[in-house]
Amino acid sequence: MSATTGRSDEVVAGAIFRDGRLLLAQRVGPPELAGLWELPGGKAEPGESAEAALRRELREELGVEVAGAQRVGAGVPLAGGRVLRAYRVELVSGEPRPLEHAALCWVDADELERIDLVPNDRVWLPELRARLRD
Ligand SMILES: Nc1nc2c([nH]c(=O)n2[C@H]2C[C@H](O)[C@@H](COP(=O)(O)OP(=O)(O)OP(=O)(O)O)O2)c(=O)[nH]1
Repeated sequence: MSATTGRSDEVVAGAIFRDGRLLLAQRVGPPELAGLWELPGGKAEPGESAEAALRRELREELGVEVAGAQRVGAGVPLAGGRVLRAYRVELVSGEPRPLEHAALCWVDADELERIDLVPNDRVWLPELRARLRD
């Protein structure tokens, strides 16, 4: 993607909070990430906003409708030139189901500390923890 379209080279990851818990999803692959937990999401398409990418990815992966996109923490450069960014999103409708993940879970602040996160996602721990302890 060219520099003029900027933020389309993005992997968006959605943080959904409910009742003092954060939704995590367990990856099925690639082998080095299989079994680890992440914020559900995926690659934005060229020209797609982060909010639209989150709506599309979370519909595909969880079968839910979400709205909003409020940045959480720092961006993480990925191999291949993309940047991984986390966004808080609001659950509008539907109950999340693991349509493309091995499993889903809702964690509180203590469980978030102990769960095996995808290594890149650890950078967001302080902000995620703070939100869970609000
Ligand atoms: N979705 C997601 N991807 C993450 C997180 N942390 C992290 O390092 N990644 C990496 C793993 C992958 O290299 C990349 C996104 O991959 P993905 O498999 O979710 O993307 P996608 O849904 O668009 O999948 P595909 O079409 O390429 O199969 O970002 C995270 O919290 N959520």
